[in-house]
Amino acid sequence: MKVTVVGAGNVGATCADVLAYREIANEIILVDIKEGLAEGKALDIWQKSPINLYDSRTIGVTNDYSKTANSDVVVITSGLPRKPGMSRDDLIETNAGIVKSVTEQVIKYSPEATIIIVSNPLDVMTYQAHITSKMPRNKVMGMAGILDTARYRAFLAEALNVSPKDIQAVLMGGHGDTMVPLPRYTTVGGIPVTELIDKDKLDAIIERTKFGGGELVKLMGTSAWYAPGSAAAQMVEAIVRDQKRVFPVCVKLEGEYGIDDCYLGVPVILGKGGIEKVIELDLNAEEKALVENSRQHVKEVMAVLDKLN
Ligand SMILES: NC(=O)c1ccc[n+]([C@@H]2O[C@H](COP(=O)([O-])OP(=O)(O)OC[C@H]3O[C@@H](n4cnc5c(N)ncnc54)[C@H](O)[C@@H]3O)[C@@H](O)[C@H]2O)c1
Ligand SMILES: O=C(O)C[C@H](O)C(=O)O
Repeated sequence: MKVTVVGAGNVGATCADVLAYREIANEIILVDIKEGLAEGKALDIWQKSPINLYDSRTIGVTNDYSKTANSDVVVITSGLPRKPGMSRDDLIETNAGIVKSVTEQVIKYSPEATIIIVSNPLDVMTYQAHITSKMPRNKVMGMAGILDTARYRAFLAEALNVSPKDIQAVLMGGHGDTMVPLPRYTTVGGIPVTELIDKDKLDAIIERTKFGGGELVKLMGTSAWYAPGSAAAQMVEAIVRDQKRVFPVCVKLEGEYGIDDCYLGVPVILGKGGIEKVIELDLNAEEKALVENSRQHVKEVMAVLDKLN
């Protein structure tokens, strides 16, 4: 399996590292526009192989997409991260141009690849890649839901003093302040979370999750990379190993949840065919209203993108 990661910055390099040490792909091509950066990080990842015991090769290139030819999966992380005081939406103008030009190059050399977008604003950058690539919706998707759900699960594990492995959860909506964690679909070792935690504490965890990205930006002056890079690698793994994993993933909705023509995070089955199925939950009125609020926000940012194209 051959996987390309575009953007050798914090998220892209972390994703390439996880793909290599977990041997998710045997050939990983890391691409960046900055001379030498991808080559250096790829060499460093390769030099770790005798220590961490893996065979996967990571090769870095500066903007040479011919080396990415016939990739099975391409992860696009290229673009600016936000700084304190910014929203993800503030990145739209610069990152739309980057995602558009990168997608054109990717598709030219790997017309059959499945594309995973990471660049922000996530839902709208997925839209950008979809319209640029003209690929079917099952092959162009965005990574955010695994990350947001992981934050929610980690906060719950800490509050309940249980293993994060035992917390299962679903989160829907856009990757922003309007995201929708779903307590009704959250369990701890099979037990509904609402039986184990007070409502006030759960509400506080939901609020912290919604602003989880911003919390890290405030601490570090730039955005997160370990969990995001690992989350993107987990999506790659589900596809290349045809695992049929159930994850929240950003996809173009075409009537599901009564929503048309909007890119939102929803639970899907991820396998060799990319998004093999969108799972429709039977949401209650309160949950539907929260998802609708998120849809409206993403639609507004999609309209900004339409003007840029
Ligand atoms: N979806 C998510 O959940 C999620 C999580 C974390 C970060 N992000 C987003 O991912 C993006 C990358 O974040 P980061 O922390 O890795 O940033 P970074 O600045 O560390 O890395 C970005 C890299 O992209 C490269 N780049 C810029 N233009 C390029 C082009 N045209 N072609 C190839 N490479 C190009 C830069 O040289 C840089 O190395 C940001 O937009 C950030 O907001 C999204
Ligand atoms: O918060 C950001 O800007 C980056 C990313 O979307 C995140 O949630 O970590």
